[in-house]
Amino acid sequence: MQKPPALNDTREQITHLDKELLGLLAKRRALSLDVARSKEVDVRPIRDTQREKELLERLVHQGREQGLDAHYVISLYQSIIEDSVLNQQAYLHTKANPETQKTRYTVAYLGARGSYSYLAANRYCERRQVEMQDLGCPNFDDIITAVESGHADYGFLPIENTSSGSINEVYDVLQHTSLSIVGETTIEVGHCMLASSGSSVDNITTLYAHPQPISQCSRYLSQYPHIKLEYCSSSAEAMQKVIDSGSLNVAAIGSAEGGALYGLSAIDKDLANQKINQSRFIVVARKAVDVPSQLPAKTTLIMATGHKPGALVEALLVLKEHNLNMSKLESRPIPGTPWEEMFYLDIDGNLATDNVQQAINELERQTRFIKVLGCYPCETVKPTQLSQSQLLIEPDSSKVASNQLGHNPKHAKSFKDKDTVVQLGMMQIGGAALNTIKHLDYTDNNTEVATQAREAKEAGFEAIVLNNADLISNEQQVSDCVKQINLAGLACILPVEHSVELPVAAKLSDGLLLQGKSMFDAELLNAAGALSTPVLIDRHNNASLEQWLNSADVILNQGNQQIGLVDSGIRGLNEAQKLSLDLSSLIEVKQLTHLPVLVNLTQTATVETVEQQARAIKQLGLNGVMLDRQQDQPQLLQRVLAS
Ligand SMILES: C=C(O[C@@H]1C=C(C(=O)O)C=C[C@H]1O)C(=O)O
Repeated sequence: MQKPPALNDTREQITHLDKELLGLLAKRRALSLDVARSKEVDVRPIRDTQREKELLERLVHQGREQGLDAHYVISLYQSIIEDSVLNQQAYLHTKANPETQKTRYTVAYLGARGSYSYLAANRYCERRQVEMQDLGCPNFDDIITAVESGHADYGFLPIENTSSGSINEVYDVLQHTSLSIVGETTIEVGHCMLASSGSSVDNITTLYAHPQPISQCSRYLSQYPHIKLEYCSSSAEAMQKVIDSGSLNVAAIGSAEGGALYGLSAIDKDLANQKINQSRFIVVARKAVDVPSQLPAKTTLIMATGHKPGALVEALLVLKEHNLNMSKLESRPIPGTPWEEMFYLDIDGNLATDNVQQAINELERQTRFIKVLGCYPCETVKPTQLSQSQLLIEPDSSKVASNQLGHNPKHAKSFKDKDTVVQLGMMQIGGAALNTIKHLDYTDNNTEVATQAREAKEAGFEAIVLNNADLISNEQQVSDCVKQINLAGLACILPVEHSVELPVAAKLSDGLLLQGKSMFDAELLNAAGALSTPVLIDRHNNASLEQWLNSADVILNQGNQQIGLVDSGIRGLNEAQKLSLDLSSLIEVKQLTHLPVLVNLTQTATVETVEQQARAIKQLGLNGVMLDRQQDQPQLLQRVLAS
């Protein structure tokens, strides 16, 4: 194998490339803001899912050409587009509310630096390119007070989590506040076990954490019943307690990012019960905001319905009548009035629109209490997906063709010191000698097969390709036929066109011949790659040299290294034969690959030209020929082999 380049050099190149990638992403972000400016003028919606679909479709196609799979390209671009949409929204929202255009926001949040609320607030300010002055608070009431009194511009309150559901305490403080909801933001909550460096999970006897992370990681924690749980008012307090203890036996639950602020290491990660663990925060301020019509808006309201049966249903029917979708409904007890409930509703809609206004007017008539808590831009960017047919922009061959030449492919001459020799039963393909294989049609007459096989052996052939055998419904008879061929001293090759035939063919024969379109069938190639039976890949008469070699790579990449290439000719202009010998490709392929190359002359040669074609193949240093019954004239092989 070739010596790889020095690790440091390669890493330096990757570092350089990553810097360039970041530069390009920053440029893309800036362009997306220009798009937002145009949309501001034309009053067009920020989100354009049709454009996103077209863009993804094109990128999947272009990615494939460069060997990048569709999954990778799509997930990468879904994050890029989410960032682009949220930046455009933040830009237009700030423009529509000039009082929010500041260089610094004072933000009240739960806990101290490093808590999840701190990370959410930080993300919100970064997106608006505003400096954050942080004001950590010990509880939700203090956050509300800090904003109401003007000590803070904004308050951040966690409202729900994908693992543990709604955060009731926050709903309760919202009942009595004069503040408005002006925004929302969602962050990924990656719970880690954080401890001083040098510690490990086995050492931990005490764990500090906020009740929310403890409930979100219950399954993980049940593995360690001996660990004593100490409840804290925030994740930041939990981290501080670990620092104060100076002990290697205590840990906190928090984010790796937050832990780093305290110099703590993540000694275990991904502790949450749910793989996707996200928290949504609402942002509260003294003054309500306007949401430009181009942005998706949410309106949150609270209401108490009357006591009569069906009161809530009637209220919800009002939303239905105005074609409004309710994305969330929560109920909380009303303090001092047992058994009465306050309902919290999130409606997909802008408070400035007629249908939301009319719905609220009607609800005012029906309910005992109703208050709009705020209207704000919805920050959930549902990723645009491509349909199955959009993903398959090209025939299956694209999957194979995507494995471009030039990425140190396994078929390449430079990949191995020596040429591959395929051991196909008793025959070795790929040595100095010209291998000779004969095509035979399957028959269930064993005596006939035995005779033909003996004759072929005497004429100098080493293997037989047994054509037209029905492997699926005639397995036993095909097996008997193969035995006759082997008994005559010949290897037996079975052609395969479909995945279902593969296991039987592999069991019965010495080697497989993938024919027709099967070289484009990624599923079949991958399955053949998992076998240890030798595989010969027949070049489709429309396939390029690159596609043929890429098919070989798909098999090689799965583990099966016993691969040979068979060329049966390509569609040409010569009408006398069905196919033409592609001599230039044959010369090239021998230079490119260490794999043995055989030529099937059954469709490229007539009885008159077969001897010359066979000689040319020998001259080119190719490894073998396949002939059919007509071409198998007495002494032909001997003449070719002796030449
Ligand atoms: C940038 C645009 O706005 C949004 C973001 C897109 C992107 O980042 O590629 C594409 C379509 C829109 O949803 C645009 O409309 O072109």
